[in-house]
Amino acid sequence: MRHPDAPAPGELLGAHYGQCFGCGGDQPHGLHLEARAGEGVSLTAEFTVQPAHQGAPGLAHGGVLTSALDETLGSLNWLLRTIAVTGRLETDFVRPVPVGTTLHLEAEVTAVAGRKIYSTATGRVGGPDGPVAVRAEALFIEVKVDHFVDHGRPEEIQAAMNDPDQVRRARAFEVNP
Ligand SMILES: CCCCCCCCCC(=O)SCCNC(=O)CCNC(=O)[C@H](O)C(C)(C)COP(=O)(O)OP(=O)(O)OC[C@H]1O[C@@H](n2cnc3c(N)ncnc32)[C@H](O)[C@@H]1OP(=O)(O)O
Repeated sequence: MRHPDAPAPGELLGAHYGQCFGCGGDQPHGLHLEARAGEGVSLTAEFTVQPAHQGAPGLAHGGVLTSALDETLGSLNWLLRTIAVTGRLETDFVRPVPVGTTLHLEAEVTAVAGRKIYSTATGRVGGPDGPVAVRAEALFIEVKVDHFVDHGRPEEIQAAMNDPDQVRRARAFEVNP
């Protein structure tokens, strides 16, 4: 399943798109999640909860935690070199996550069946071996790049396609450059 050109274990994946809420460096209130390739089709990621991510006072919003899981799981597609979007994502919230906490995430693909990619992720607090705070099961569905071109707002699609950097242009849509 792991693509031969997938980044080596330990390598940072980097942002796939600067404006991505999950990983982009150009989103001031984004998660700035950093993912690192693991063995097989797995990876680890870190995200530190900022004041802009609160739901209840001093605690991370559940939807933001789900976003961190979604981004981590979505990053697995880069190891498969498959373009896919989230079809289904089920989250268990096991412990509250205070602002300032670094969430240590890990994710892996568990099965691929046709266009369907099944994956699972956990987020731990207090360190990579700390207690589980959130976990998720996901189903991603493989799509053609037309999915983004047909449905994305034209100004962002045009800007991403006109990016002079070929690798950035390809990664915005997670296409193999
Ligand atoms: C650029 C790269 C992105 C980087 C990653 C960033 C991380 C963040 C990832 C995201 O958040 S992506 C954004 C959130 N997701 C979306 O906006 C997707 C919106 N949904 C769709 O566009 C369509 O519903 C979708 C492409 C997912 C499926 O439509 P299709 O018409 O292509 O699929 P189809 O109905 O043919 O179903 C294909 C198979 O998947 C199954 N399936 C589809 N959606 C499902 C679902 N929700 N639950 C369970 N199964 C589902 C479906 O039953 C079927 O199974 P079988 O092959 O066994 O028949």
